[in-house]
Amino acid sequence: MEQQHCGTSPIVGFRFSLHPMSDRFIDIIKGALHETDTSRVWMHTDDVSTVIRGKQPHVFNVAKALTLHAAKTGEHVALSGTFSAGCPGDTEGDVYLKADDELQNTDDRNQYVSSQFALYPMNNPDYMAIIYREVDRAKARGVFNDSMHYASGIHGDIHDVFAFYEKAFTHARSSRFPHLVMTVSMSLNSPSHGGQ
Ligand SMILES: Cc1ncc(C[n+]2csc(CCO)c2C)c(N)n1
Repeated sequence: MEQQHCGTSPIVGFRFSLHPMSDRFIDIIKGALHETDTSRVWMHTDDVSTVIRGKQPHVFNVAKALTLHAAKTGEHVALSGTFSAGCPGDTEGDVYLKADDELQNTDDRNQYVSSQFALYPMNNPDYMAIIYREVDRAKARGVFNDSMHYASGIHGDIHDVFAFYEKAFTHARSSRFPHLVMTVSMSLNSPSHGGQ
């Protein structure tokens, strides 16, 4: 029997929850999930969260589009989720790795996002250097907001924030250490944003 190894599949996954601060939360969650073109990712929703899996560019494109759909309602929305690569628990999404690279969601409207992220380069002895390198990258790209315990603050326009997250996710893993976990927590349209 073939042994299952971590780190053999190029599949990227994102498990996330949207939490609209609104009594219209059902429409906002379902609207975001249905209005976004998710044809290039494997997706499953349950009562707690949704998971999308596929090629990295599509996973980040769908994640951004869903967030933008929810935010364009004008309601205060929170999103929290975990990106993961390099440890497929199953192969159900592998068929989506054959999809072409053309991005399906192209809404380019501007939207301020305040967020926090944490990188966990699994099994990599140089994990602190990798984390500092990505925080420095955030500073260079102008999206760094704040240092804090257990996370770093990233803010700005949603397109710049997601572009940074995708770059960080690419750079923090390597062929030697392909298993990477990145948590993100985002706040949109909050009355307490100071940075916009
Ligand atoms: C992205 C995302 N997926 C699933 C849920 C869980 N959830 C909570 S309310 C609701 C709609 C009514 O069934 C759903 C699916 C979530 N919060 N965010």
